[in-house]
Amino acid sequence: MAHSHRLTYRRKHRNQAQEIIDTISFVCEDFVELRPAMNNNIAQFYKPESYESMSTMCEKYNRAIDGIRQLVYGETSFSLMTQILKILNPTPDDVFIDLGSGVGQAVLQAAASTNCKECWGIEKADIPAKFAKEIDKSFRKWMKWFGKSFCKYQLVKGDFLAPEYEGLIPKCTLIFVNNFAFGPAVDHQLKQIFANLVEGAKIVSSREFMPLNFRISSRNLSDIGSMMRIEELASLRGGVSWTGKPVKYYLHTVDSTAENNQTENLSSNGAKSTLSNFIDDEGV
Ligand SMILES: CC(=O)NCCCCNc1ncnc2c1ncn2[C@@H]1O[C@H](CN(CCCNC(=O)Nc2ccc(C(C)(C)C)cc2)C(C)C)[C@@H](O)[C@H]1O
Repeated sequence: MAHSHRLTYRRKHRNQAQEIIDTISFVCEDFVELRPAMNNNIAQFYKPESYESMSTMCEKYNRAIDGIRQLVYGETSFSLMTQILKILNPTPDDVFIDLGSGVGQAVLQAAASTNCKECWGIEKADIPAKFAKEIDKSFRKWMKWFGKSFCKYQLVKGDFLAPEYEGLIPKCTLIFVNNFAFGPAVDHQLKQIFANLVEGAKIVSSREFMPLNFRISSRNLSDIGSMMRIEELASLRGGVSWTGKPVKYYLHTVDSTAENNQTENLSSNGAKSTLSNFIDDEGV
């Protein structure tokens, strides 16, 4: 009895050890830079039945992975996105979109770590859009391999300012846009698109779409500042740019009551508040 028990025990562990070796072999297929660290052909060096041999192999693999991760400055975006998604806590009513999604890493992170109804990424440049197709396939393969579920998502090639996305962006309720380097022209065009967002929709950006101290005046009623609240997200721990400088992010929430509050001030104090607004706006 003991003998057969030992056999099944060894066979069970052998299978698990073999699965670890298979997984590392698959990763080495995708990441050639890992192979030298794993003595190029992993299977011949390690004995699945020996705990020491397997733990040495796992330590060597983990060290090699850490080495590669340090090279990727996108790590900051990953930890930042993790924290921001935790704050926003998406629900199955939310539709996530990354405007200018590159190879799609932020979309995949949202798809893998939230329960949004669906996640979108729009990328206009050929090369990242082409990589996005490969990464999309690889993501689906790995998620299947580890039996992980993820949101319905789509990485599309196109210009998010183009008319064909006029029906898509207004349906989104969690809009991520790393617009730091967009400039006023693109930001202005995005504000026109954001004017059609639904109540409660959120925009998270690396540059604000309205001043932090926005106050409605008779001259800026049509500005999206009149339909949104803005908060500066505390520059989050770990959220540093590759220069190491803490960086700031902005959470805009579509909130029609924001307009009423401001308008009430205008109407309740009558001319005085209009005049004081006028003075504030003119910055005199
Ligand atoms: C009129 C005019 O000037 N037109 C030209 C400008 C066209 C604008 N339309 C665009 N459409 C589609 N894709 C375009 C267009 N503009 C440029 N991109 C692409 O954005 C990609 C770069 N992306 C990042 C890709 C990875 N995704 C992220 O890093 N997402 C992300 C989002 C938010 C955050 C926080 C929460 C921190 C705010 C963090 C990360 C940003 C910087 C814009 C590049 O691959 C560009 O090709």
